[in-house]
Amino acid sequence: MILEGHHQRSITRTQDGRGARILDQRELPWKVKWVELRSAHDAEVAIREMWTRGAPMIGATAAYGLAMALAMDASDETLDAAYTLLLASRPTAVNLRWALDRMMETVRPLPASERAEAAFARADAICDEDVALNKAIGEHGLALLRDLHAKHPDRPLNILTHCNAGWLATVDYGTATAPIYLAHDAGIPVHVWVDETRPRNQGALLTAFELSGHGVPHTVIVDNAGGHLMMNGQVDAVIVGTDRVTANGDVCNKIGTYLKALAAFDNDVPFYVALPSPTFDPDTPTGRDIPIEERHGDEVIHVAGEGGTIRVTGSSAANPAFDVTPARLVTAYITERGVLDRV
Ligand SMILES: CSC[C@H]1O[C@H](OP(=O)(O)O)[C@H](O)[C@@H]1O
Repeated sequence: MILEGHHQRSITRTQDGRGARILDQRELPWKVKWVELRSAHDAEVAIREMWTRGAPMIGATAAYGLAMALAMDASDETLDAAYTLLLASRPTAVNLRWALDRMMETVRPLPASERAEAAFARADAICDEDVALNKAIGEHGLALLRDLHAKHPDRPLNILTHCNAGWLATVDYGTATAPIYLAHDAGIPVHVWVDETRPRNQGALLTAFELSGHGVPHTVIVDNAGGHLMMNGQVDAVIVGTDRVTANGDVCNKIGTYLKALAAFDNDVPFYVALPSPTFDPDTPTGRDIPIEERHGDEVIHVAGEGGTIRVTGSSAANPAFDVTPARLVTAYITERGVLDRV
């Protein structure tokens, strides 16, 4: 059950403490379906098939997946096999490796008898940290939105966002949506243009669901409408999430983000990227070095709707799931440390 009007934790331990409970986001907004993961294999499938998605959520799910593997068998062989399996589930969000590496730091030095409990505790801590980081992003972003609204106090602040970087993509609050939730709760009138975000429609299906639940005014638009709205002065700022920011500040995010950044740059609309520090990858020099996930073309030629999917063409399709926005197009990064010109 979703607590109407509230963001909430999108991953928790199961009641017996030996599994993880997530929402099957493929069913949203039509059905609120919580599912229990019981193994590293379950977690890998849930990540790869996007039952759950979003960079921090991918990391959190993998962390519990490693703990579940150790609950069954805490040997080095199982530990290494689970790490390899989970790391290969999706290539682009750096949070996956970040979370798995921190799990390994915790459990590798321990005797087998202590590993499972320590692993679940570290996975819990990764989730708690994500919530705190995102709330801090929200607070810094709130100050930014308050300043932006002061420029047009006579009307709502119009924010455009792409994909879903909300509480469904994180453990809670979201990254790009955290400032929006806090601004709304603080009484600042905001309106959100929600890119539907083809082909998986994370915006139309998930961000719209979140904003509706929180009572935030919003309008779903086709991905190609953003530039038109910006050119007509209908967008005060763009805020997006990210799956990886490289050492030079390049931003990898859902496919289509780069085009939004180009339109924002051309229309002098500030373009903000919200990220917690685990999404920053100093070991990858530039955006050209990021592995871009190529998902199956069937996701493009089928459209998911209430009651199933329909096929829109018999032709084959290409389906790069992410693109890279050069740092030069980013106005600022909204982080838990503040709004920064560079991360
Ligand atoms: C806060 S991370 C959200 C980020 O993840 C999404 O990708 P996907 O839905 O494929 O996991 C998208 O890039 C969002 O901006």
